[in-house]
Amino acid sequence: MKTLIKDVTILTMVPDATPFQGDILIEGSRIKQIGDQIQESADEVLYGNGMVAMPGLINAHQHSPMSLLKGFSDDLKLMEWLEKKMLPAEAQMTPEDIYWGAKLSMAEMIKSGTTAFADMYIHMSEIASAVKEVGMRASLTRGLVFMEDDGGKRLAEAMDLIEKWHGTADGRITTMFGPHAPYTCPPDPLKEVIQLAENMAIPIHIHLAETREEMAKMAERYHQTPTAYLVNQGLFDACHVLLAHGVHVTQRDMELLQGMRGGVSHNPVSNLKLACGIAPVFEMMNLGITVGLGTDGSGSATTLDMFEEIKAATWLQKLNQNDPSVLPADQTLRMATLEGAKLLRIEHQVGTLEVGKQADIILIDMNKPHLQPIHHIEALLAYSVNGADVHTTIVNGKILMRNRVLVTIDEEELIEQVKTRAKRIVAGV
Ligand SMILES: CSC[C@H]1O[C@@H](n2cnc3c(O)ncnc32)[C@H](O)[C@@H]1O
Ligand SMILES: [Zn+2]
Repeated sequence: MKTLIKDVTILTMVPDATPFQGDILIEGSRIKQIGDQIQESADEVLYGNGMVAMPGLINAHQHSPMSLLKGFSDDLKLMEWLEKKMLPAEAQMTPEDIYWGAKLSMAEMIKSGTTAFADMYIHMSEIASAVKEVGMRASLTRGLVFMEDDGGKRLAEAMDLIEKWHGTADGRITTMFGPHAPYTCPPDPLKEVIQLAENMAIPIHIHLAETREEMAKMAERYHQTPTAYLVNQGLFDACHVLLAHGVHVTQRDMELLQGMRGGVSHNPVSNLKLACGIAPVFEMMNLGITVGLGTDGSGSATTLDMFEEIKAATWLQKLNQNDPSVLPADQTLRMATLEGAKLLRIEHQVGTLEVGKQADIILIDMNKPHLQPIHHIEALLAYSVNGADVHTTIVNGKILMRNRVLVTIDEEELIEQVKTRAKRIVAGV
């Protein structure tokens, strides 16, 4: 199968490259050629006039089925929200609910330009089946909370996910181990997971230092910051680690993280809405720590539109540093693409538009009043575009949305399913 995108403004996101007008030829799952006036017959030609082609966005931290809980419980502190609302609601979810909730998130992600995501939840084989069917790219993690007594069963489920799904769906699905957070993972089970991850060369995805309450809890329990606690368990010794949040990291913590494999998913909208604080993104980047962007679950963020995260990330750092030159448009767009790909350990496959890479491409329609005139494309993409401006979404060479119509998801059926399921779930809380 060959797809030719003709006469489009191409933003490769390769560092230091500038946008240019040209064509992109996709053959099978990969980018075959990028250039001017490509003369090759194709099965489908997409006319990119007035559009920008850029790498699909990468959501580096998500809990996809939580879209079923979007708008159910807002304006609470994290622990109250989690313990009194989310956990009881999650206890009502069936595996089928998880499947439909994940699909609901995927519909929203595809429609707002996200092509890959990192997900941590329960009943992960349901999510894997949905990802395989829908055609997105995902890094899937069975979340592990060890404060209760069936941690062994959960770890067995994590192993099962990795053994059955890692590298499947034409390489679109990868997996990670998911100890949930420092405050839900005591030293012994955490060390066991780290050992497994190291032996199997599988990365680890974990929440870190999200709230002041977490800092206080870890100080009381272990007399350490959450970051120092993870360092002392050996987390960073041999593993690629995806850290979600990293809001409350001290200067010393950041120095401990320097040189780590992996990096931090910054989730600014969720942090803002739950009043968690402002992550020291600028400082972490200055120390060479990779920082990507995520939404967190839409149970907290209430949106999966990565263009909102891009705006929130740049504005927060400008304000925090009292300097509008901090996190300029191109750097923030890179966080949502190439840096995110590094966090998911898929930067050799996606994150930039380059010949030989997998074709995860979005087309953004700039023929709109709020996107004209075009002085600097990157500035419009970072500060003016929103998810609804995405016209076409391609993953692994396959079109998942064409002219805003989903190709692999029946939107009507999806909405019917999630309405009744969401109502039943929250009725039990
Ligand atoms: C055991 S699966 C993952 C688990 O994480 C919960 N969760 C969702 N958002 C957050 C957050 O911001 N911090 C910590 N934990 C979160 C989710 O409800 C699942 O139970
Ligand atoms: Zn989270």
